[in-house]
Amino acid sequence: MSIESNLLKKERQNVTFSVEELTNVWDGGKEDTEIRRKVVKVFGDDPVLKSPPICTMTREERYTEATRKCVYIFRNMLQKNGIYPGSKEFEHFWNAMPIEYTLLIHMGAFIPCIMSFGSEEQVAKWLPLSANLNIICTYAQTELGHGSFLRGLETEATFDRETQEFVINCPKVSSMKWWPGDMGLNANHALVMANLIVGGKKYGMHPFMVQIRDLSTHMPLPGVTVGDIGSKMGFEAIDNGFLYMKNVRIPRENLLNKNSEVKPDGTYVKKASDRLMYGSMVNLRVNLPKSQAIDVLAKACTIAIRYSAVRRQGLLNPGGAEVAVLDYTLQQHKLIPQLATVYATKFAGEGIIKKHQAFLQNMAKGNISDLAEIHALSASFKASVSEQCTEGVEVCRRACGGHGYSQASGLPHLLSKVTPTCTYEGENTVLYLQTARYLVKCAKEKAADLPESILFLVQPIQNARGNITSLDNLALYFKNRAALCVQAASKKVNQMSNKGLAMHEAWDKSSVQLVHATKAYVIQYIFDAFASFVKEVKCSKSVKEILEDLCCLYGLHYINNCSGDFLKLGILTAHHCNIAEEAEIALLEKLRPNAVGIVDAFDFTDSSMESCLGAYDGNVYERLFDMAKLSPLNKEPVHQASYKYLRPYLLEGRDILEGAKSKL
Ligand SMILES: CCCCCCCCCCCCCCCC(=O)SCCNC(=O)CCNC(=O)[C@H](O)C(C)(C)COP(=O)(O)OP(=O)(O)OC[C@H]1O[C@@H](n2cnc3c(N)ncnc32)[C@H](O)[C@@H]1OP(=O)(O)O
Ligand SMILES: Cc1cc2nc3c(=O)[nH]c(=O)nc-3n(C[C@H](O)[C@H](O)[C@H](O)COP(=O)(O)OP(=O)(O)OC[C@H]3O[C@@H](n4cnc5c(N)ncnc54)[C@H](O)[C@@H]3O)c2cc1C
Repeated sequence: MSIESNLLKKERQNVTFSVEELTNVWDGGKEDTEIRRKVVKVFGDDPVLKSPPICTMTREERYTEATRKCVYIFRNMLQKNGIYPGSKEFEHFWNAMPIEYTLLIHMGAFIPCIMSFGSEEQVAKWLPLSANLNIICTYAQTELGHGSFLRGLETEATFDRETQEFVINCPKVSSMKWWPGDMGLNANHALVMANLIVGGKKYGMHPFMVQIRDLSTHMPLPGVTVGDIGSKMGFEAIDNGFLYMKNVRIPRENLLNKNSEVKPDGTYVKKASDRLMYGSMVNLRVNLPKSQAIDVLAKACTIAIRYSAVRRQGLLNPGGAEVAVLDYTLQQHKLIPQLATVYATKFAGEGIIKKHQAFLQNMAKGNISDLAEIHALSASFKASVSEQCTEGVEVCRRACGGHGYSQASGLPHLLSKVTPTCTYEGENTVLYLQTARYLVKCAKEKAADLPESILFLVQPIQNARGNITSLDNLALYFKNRAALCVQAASKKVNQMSNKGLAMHEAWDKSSVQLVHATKAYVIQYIFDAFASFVKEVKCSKSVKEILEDLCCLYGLHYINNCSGDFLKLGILTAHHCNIAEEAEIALLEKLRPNAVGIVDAFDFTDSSMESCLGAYDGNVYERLFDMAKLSPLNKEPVHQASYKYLRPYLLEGRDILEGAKSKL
């Protein structure tokens, strides 16, 4: 056993709680852990899912491998193993997916969309075809020229009454669809968001099913120009695409018509609120943070903490032995708060998923009264979590020094996976501003008209009592801060407007404060949800203590990072801030011996991380060397390029050196 493996073994011997029990809490119960492990095992044992490490493959190989595996998973493997949508097994299936996958938009965005936009007959037609991969469909909303401002989308669907068809056109280069996943190479259909035009009148954005490739040859259909947009910062296996449509005709029935319809005579019938057109985005904003951001940060923490426990560099005591870098207070200050973020966002996110499910049940009965609240909550939650996790993964990557820059660490891949979560499904600033709109409105309402989650905005500010670092008091500081920030931002909008600025100008001039206030609102939500979870969870004292410490650390770390805000608003004094700073450092020291145990409790398999630094056995140096040997550049002892271009000068060098030798 290597020295490094031994070090991790010792770390595990010192853990003061049951790792298995924390895993159960993380998964949502013992039974869930068993189900997840079963699913992970099925995937892990399947030889069809084996492929070379992604850092040794070209983009084309990565796309090909990911598509091969995903077709197998979705077409054969899930059915063979009884993993169906809606089952517990399916909930854990993201955890078991290969490190790179395609068909994500088809399965994760298109299928939920067809269910929310399609009539019963349309769902009956398109759902089985897509579930069986008989068609592959992308979600084509964003255009080259517009992504955020959806009223600016330019693609048109004009009703031709004579032929009972819609004619789809992208009038300009800027109107072509750009970015949708699975669109460049795999999709033969696209759910196109286009402006509906009937009899010359524009009705705004509507969803249309458009066939883009021939079903037998897979060639683009007439009028369709489609392809891959090229290499990106990450997601290299996915064929994000462009789609340029000129006079593409589709039958009238291909307008997804659960919410609105065009009758054969051209009559436009609106059946539900326009807002439901945005429902698919709410659905993804609620559901994607866990698999695309929180789990990604959890993996980065696993890698960085295991590595920091075996990486020895420098001395803490003069003349003593070299220490693991995790023993430095500053390394703990970088990494342990990231663990707290993982826990806080995961448990707060579960609350939002439940709220959303309740909303969907009400919606099925025709009640959409909670739409504004769930939109505001999901938009700011997605924005905040994606931001926190992206920052966290980068902190973990840098905390691994030089090796964190190597693809072999697995960290660059995680960073490139998490960073676009700040952009897709709504650019974060745009989402914060959506929530700000809701908060400013709520701040003017009477308490009786507000949902519980937002009541604190209009209630009197309460004073903290007793231990200033108790979870109750921390929750209170966050609430007070959010309420005061929203009031300040609303006041600024009013002041600007009273000065004679038009509302949109007043809004823009106040947008820095508005986004700040929204961030304060969502952090109070996350902290409150995590603190409530910690209070209520049934578990042993030792596991509870870990969770309480993580919760307290999450709050303190945040407060210490923006203490100016708490001081400015009069919520904390300088004395309180000093106590908070010392309390955070004390918590880091307390959590340090359990850090490896806490990341072990995430229970990630080595293959799900593909990291030489984060493997369970801690054998980092052998793994790094083995991975380097697999580099395609090392295939031959002499690389053609270096030989070809350097050879003349090397030969000159040889002659000079040999001449010098003969003169000696
Ligand atoms: C199933 C399991 C999955 C598991 C996990 C899968 C993983 C799967 C990984 C995915 C991997 C990559 C997936 C990328 C996929 C894309 O990126 S698809 C493209 C996504 N694009 C976007 O999100 C566009 C973002 N832009 C927006 O949302 C814009 O802010 C808006 C809302 C459209 C424009 O704002 P605006 O001009 O103010 O809007 P307007 O049309 O005037 O409407 C405003 C009113 O509607 C309301 N409203 C706006 N949006 C909404 C909404 N969403 N809901 C309700 N009301 C709304 C406003 O609150 C406002 O209400 P009032 O204040 O008037 O009462
Ligand atoms: C990996 C990836 C996958 C994607 N997958 C899909 C997909 O499957 N389907 C799909 O349709 N799209 C997809 N997209 C597109 C994505 O949804 C858009 O990129 C996103 O909505 C942001 O829009 P944008 O690119 O137009 O940014 P822009 O809106 O142009 O943003 C540029 C800057 O302008 C700022 N800005 C914009 N509006 C405002 C405002 N009102 N106030 C203040 N600042 C503002 C933004 O904050 C940002 O800083 C994907 C994108 C990525 C990166």
